[in-house]
Amino acid sequence: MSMSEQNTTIWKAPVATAPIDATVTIPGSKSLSNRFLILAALSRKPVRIEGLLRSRDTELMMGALKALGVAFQEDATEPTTVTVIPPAEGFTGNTEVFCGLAGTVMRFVPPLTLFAKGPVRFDGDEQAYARPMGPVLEGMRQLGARIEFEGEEGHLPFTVTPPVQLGNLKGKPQKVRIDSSASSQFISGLLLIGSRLPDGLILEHTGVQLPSMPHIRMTMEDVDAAGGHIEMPQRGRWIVDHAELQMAAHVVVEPDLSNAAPFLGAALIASGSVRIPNWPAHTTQPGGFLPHILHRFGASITLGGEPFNEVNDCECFPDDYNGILEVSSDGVIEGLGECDLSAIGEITPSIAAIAVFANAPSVLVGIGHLRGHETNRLEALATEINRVGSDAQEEAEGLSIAPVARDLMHGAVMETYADHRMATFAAMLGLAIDGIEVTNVETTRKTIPDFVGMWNGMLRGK
Ligand SMILES: O=C(O)C1=C[C@@H](OP(=O)(O)O)[C@@H](O)[C@H](O)C1
Ligand SMILES: C=C(OP(=O)(O)O)C(=O)O
Repeated sequence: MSMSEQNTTIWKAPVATAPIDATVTIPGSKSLSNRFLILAALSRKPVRIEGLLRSRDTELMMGALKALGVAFQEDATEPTTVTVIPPAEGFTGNTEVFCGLAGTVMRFVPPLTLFAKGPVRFDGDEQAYARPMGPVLEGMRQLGARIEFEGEEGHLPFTVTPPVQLGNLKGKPQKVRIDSSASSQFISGLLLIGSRLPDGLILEHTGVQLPSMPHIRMTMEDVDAAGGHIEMPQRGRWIVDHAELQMAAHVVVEPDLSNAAPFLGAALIASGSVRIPNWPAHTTQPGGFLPHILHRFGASITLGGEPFNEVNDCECFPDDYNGILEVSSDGVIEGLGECDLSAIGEITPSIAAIAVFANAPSVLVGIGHLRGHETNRLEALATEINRVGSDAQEEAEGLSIAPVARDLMHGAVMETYADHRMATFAAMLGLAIDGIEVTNVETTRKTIPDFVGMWNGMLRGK
């Protein structure tokens, strides 16, 4: 039984009865927040993070780091401003970490325990036991750690015993080879700690596919900004120099652009305009590709009042530019045809929701690894799309969606599988299909503190 089946709450998704005209402020990025928390924990001096996401995944990260001896000071009036105080004496051992269902916690925190003073046990939601963990733990094993699994090999729960001696005493970087086809987070987790290894790290990916490259580039950029140096001389090979990391004393988190996707998609499904403030013209977030995808669907896009430049990826804006992104649509949605989403897999549920209302087929490819996300997202999306009378088929490496007239689709109680993005996906369908009810909409708290409030606010035209 999935967690969402145990939870019987039902939310009636509101139908959009008029074109939308709304400005929506999006909370901080999950991926940047959790990287900043890790890199601050690896620094020597305190780091003040502004715009930190406060949601289940970041609370789990803060809980995990607390267990390892990191302290946090929350601003008295602004909970999204938090000062991280790294442990003066290194990471604590003989402790436990709870990962919930957060990929960034279960893949980024275990590598920190290479430097812990004793064994650390990791556990999570029962649903998290299905998520792949093997390659990052294999990387740690190659660095000298011992891993004991309580259940299935390569899965939570497990205990890490750190190596007695880190480094190979020959003054050469440690070499690690893993297959990261199932998740980019295995690579990111090891890149985040590579600088602290006595001689640095050479990391090689042995598989054929490598999903979510923007997230790996995000890791490289964030480590570099903290005083480290990572090079990728070729795709699938990274050289991390040894360095003492220190983040800037004060950093600001960008809004979560992937979480902007359901709101921007609403402008297409219901017609109208949605504006997102503080949209960075240059970003390592995969959501940076959203304007291009929404343009392909037929939307008009402006950034800071200027037509969004499709060709040169916004080179017309200075590096630190952020302004209002506006997405407008007359409600006519083009099919995407074949569209490779391997780089931006986490946005697939929102893209699929828009594709349901398109006038031609969309074939979303390069996303086989979504079977190891919060739930098997390819199966879940196909099931839920077909449940409302539309037409989707799960493919070996993706999902195809064929057009069905809006009046042939019908209301239903939609399952969300304890997956925040399946809940926002169901809300998107509910804008244009009468009678959609969503189970366990609270699961959106994984990365959005108040999704229902924001959704209703958007429909009120705030
Ligand atoms: O590094 C990150 O912050 C993430 C990487 C991606 O993981 P996968 O490569 O497993 O898809 C993404 O889907 C996830 O939401 C966040
Ligand atoms: C895949 C996702 O999350 P996680 O960080 O738990 O892997 C996601 O948010 O879409």
